[in-house]
Amino acid sequence: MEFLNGQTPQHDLTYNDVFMVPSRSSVASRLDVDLRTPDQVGTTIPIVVANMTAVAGRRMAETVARRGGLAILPQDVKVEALEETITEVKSAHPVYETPVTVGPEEPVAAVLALLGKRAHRAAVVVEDGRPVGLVTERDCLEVDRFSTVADVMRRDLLTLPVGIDLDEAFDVLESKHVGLAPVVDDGRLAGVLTRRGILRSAIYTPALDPQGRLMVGAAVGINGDVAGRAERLLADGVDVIVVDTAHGHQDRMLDALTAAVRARDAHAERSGRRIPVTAGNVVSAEGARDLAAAGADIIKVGVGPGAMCTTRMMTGVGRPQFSAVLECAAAAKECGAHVWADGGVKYPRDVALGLAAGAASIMIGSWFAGTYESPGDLVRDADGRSYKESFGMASARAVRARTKEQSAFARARSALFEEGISSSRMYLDPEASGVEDLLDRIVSGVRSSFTYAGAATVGEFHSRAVVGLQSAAGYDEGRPRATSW
Ligand SMILES: NC(=O)C1=CN([C@@H]2O[C@H](COP(=O)(O)OP(=O)(O)OC[C@H]3O[C@@H](n4cnc5c(N)ncnc54)[C@H](OP(=O)(O)O)[C@@H]3O)[C@@H](O)[C@H]2O)C=CC1
Ligand SMILES: Nc1nc2c(ncn2[C@@H]2O[C@H](COP(=O)(O)O)[C@@H](O)[C@H]2O)c(=O)[nH]1
Ligand SMILES: [K+]
Repeated sequence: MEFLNGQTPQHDLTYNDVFMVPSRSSVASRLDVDLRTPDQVGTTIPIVVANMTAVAGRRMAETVARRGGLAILPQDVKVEALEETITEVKSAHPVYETPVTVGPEEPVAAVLALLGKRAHRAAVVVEDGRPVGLVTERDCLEVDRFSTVADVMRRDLLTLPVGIDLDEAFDVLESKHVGLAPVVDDGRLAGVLTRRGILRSAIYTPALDPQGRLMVGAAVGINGDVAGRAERLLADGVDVIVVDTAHGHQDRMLDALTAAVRARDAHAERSGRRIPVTAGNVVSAEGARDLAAAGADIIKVGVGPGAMCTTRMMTGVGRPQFSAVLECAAAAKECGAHVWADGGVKYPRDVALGLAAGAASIMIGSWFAGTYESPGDLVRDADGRSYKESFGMASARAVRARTKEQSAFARARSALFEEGISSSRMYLDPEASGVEDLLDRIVSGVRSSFTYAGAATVGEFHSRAVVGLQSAAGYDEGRPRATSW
């Protein structure tokens, strides 16, 4: 990356402080852009879902991996629960979506609660593993709440055979005017295909492990038995280990990272596969170098930009994210390591700018909390708008959950150091309520950024991006106006 006209910034920069200018390009089409990440993880789009309890769970992990990204499961979850999630993600189909399933005798009220769990907003009615009907929200309206699924379900079910050619499946759905159909394998439910999902499968390449299963990562903290937890997660088949703490440039982190790297190396010797280790968070070149020297393949960068994060207000510590990523990415590169830009992403432009600053992938938390796939329940406010509740991983709420097994005194002491919001509402965008809708926007924006820069790959974008500095008025000029001035 270079600054426009050789400018040298006089202060640190946020994503809002910068813009990119187009350069002469020989990349003829946005579809010629390859968004595979250079960090050796194997992701085909540069998006990582942040390890936040309100964001990264099973549904988020499988949905994002199916489109080429990766979710990191949070460290606050019991290892047994994490293992269950990893198994579920690994057994999910790389192309067919996982359906919501209900039994015919279940009450309609129960179905309504489940429909918000998946963007396709339908439940397949299953009896002995075989699909026998379909229920959508419309079927559940204006029926008394004691009605059962069998009373309202549609029985004229269109099914598709497993292995059907996706173009053909699209044509079948189109000709029958249906958006979704269960896929059956010898009569048993194998997944669902939607018209949108089929189109997406033509554009995205799933992030798969060497056994062809969807990828998923998991985080470990810096306290407790780091090596033991890392070993279990590696044995379960995680594709990335993230050693994560607020202040990543501390001795305890370096010890934890060393333990995780040792566990990884032992696993590599046994399995023949070297799993990348990510560590953070830092915002200085020195921090990045120390983590790389301790064995991190990827450095997680960002202190304070997160939407749930109060660190800068509480401590005055942090660093505007664009400059933090720029400096850490340059230092990491010298050490043969990579960077993930973590936090503060609200628009596709921020993803593009994080990549321009040198990141291999961009980590997103809160923006994805407001989607069907995040773990929380869908709630409606007084105006009928749908939202999910989110909270920070250093909030009193998260600290209470994380320290559940400690003494009352230790818990009370930990609670003194709150650096995150305990409750926030992340509204679903009615035009983009599923995480895949957000991925579509991000990926189309970023593909376009690349062609403006004349870059066909992330590596080329790193070297070709030309970035200028702008005032608040410059940023404001770029915003669309839904109504007049
Ligand atoms: N990116 C960001 O800006 C931030 C992210 N977070 C996220 O919140 C989650 C919880 O992280 P964390 O609070 O580190 O909890 P952890 O459970 O990972 O523990 C942090 C450990 O580091 C010690 N420590 C020393 N200095 C600090 C410091 N300034 N801030 C925090 N801990 C410190 C703590 O000791 P002791 O408690 O005795 O001081 C404790 O042993 C993580 O997912 C993290 O990424 C949290 C804050 C900022
Ligand atoms: N200081 C805090 N930072 C937090 C907390 N919870 C999460 N985070 C960080 O934010 C990013 C995600 O950023 P977002 O803008 O996409 O939401 C996450 O990866 C953490 O690094 C918190 O409680 N305090
Ligand atoms: K913030």
